[in-house]
Amino acid sequence: MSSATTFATAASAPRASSRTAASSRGTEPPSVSPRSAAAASGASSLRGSGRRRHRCPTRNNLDVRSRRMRIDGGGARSPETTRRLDAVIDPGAASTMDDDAATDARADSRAHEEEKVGVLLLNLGGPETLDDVQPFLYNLFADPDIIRLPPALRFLQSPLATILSNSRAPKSQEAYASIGGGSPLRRITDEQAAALKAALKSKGVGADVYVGMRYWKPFTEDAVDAIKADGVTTLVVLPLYPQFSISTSGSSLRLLEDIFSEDAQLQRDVAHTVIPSWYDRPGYVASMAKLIKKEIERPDSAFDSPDEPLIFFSAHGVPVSYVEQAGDPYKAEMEDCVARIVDELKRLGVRNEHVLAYQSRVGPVEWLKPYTDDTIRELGEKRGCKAMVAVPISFVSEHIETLEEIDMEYRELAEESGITKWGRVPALDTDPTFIADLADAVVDSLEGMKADVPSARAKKRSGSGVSSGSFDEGWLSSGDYDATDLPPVMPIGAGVDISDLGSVGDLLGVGFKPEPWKWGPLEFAMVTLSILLITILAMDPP
Ligand SMILES: C=CC1=C(C)c2cc3[nH]c(cc4nc(cc5[nH]c(cc1n2)c(C)c5CCC(=O)O)C(CCC(=O)O)=C4C)c(C)c3C=C
Ligand SMILES: [Fe+2]
Repeated sequence: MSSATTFATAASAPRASSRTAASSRGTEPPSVSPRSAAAASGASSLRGSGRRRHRCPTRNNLDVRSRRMRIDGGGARSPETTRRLDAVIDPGAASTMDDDAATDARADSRAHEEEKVGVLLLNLGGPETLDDVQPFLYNLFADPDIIRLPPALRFLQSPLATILSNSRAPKSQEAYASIGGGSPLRRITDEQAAALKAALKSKGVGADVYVGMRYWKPFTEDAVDAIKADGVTTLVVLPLYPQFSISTSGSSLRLLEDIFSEDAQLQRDVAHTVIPSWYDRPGYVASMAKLIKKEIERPDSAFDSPDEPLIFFSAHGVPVSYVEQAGDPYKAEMEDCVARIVDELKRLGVRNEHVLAYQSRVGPVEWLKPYTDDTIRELGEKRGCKAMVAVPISFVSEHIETLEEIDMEYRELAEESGITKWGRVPALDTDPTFIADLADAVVDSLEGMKADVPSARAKKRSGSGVSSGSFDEGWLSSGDYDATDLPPVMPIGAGVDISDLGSVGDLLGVGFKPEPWKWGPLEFAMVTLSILLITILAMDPP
């Protein structure tokens, strides 16, 4: 799947200011404009294309601020040093950056340097201590891709985030306390980064691997600063979510797009490509199937025989409106992903029954169904299921929702429902087959950039299913593409260039589509809150 164009090593001019993160910590209320279908068409044309530079869309500054409003909970190290040290996996590379003179000298000589490859792993981030929990939750709820307010109420994003984070913090802290007082996500993601770096090296690709988290340290902005400071010329952006959702990869890519759109140096010096989702990679599918088989065949498992347990795929949910109104491909990708793993299991001789359900819902709106808790109850109480192996499917690392929600809450619920034989497949973490596959994905992507693929295989969702088709850039960039009809499922290796996107939401053909007003509990709360705020603001000081 490629056709040729040239791959010029990114030329480097002397670097401009390499620090942008501090300026991103605004506190302005968010305001996010709807994107046009025409912009969406331009964005979609990126699928399958390789590097596109110097073509950055004009951005709405308020959009940018709203997505980059966050708090970092303080910390002992200076922000500059923290950003560098937090984001760079290669400790050697990090320490050399602390000398500004050396950094500038390196920048000056960079024009003559070879290509320098970087891989940016995007993830959600998690609180490392119990004190981090509330500010982490604030950052999460302040994200318009997580709490999607109607346009008229977007000015309430920040106050609402404050209210929601404060009210959820105690429950959340309790959960984090039960798994040792913090999220292991950063440690595991750093380990994955180090393993990926080594795997790439063994494939002949020298690359630094950076970690950029959306809601906690090391923040995405910090990783980008380190990427600039290191003089990376070619960047592969790899969200650590196998399936695409507006709320996860979409949010991180949107933020990254904003960072690029504000930064001429990045646009000029860093050629980049995105791997939006990769659930259908044979290596990932095979490593998931292998882990499941291993768990049910474990000699000390709770099961009488490997073919006894029901295989219970539990994915993180998203609100139904993401899929049905905004066109999030998450559900379709999840279903396709499970089907592929089940096929692979059959190939390995595993024919157990399976089910897919969605966990971790938050708030009063309807989320993807069936819900994990309801399904466990139904299976145990009404269907006589006695043995179950839980498979966390939307995560590649252990974290709060595997260690607390699945291992504690759902296990207990299963027992109460009569499912007495329980097992849980571990998250992939640094599984060698998985890491090797990620490395292959990066290599494929770099090759795609070299080839500067003008058209590529793409999968287009039609109705409820996912079908394959092909397209060419001309058609997609023609401007008459209907944003409502194409939330594309992205094949890996089809590079997507952030700088070409009207928005990453436009990459999906989704994101900020105007939505019909619906009166629900959230809207009611928002309007009440607005009236309250307006009343308070209108009151004369005593
Ligand atoms: C595919 C993965 C994820 C999707 C989709 C997702 C959507 C989503 N999440 C929330 C709310 C919360 N998520 C929280 C933690 C959390 N979420 C994911 C992954 C997905 N989220 C991960 C990996 C983590 C854990 C990080 C860690 O600390 O280990 C939390 C905080 C924990 C808690 O209080 O329960 C919240 C809240 C929404 C609203 C949403 C979609 C709109
Ligand atoms: Fe979540």
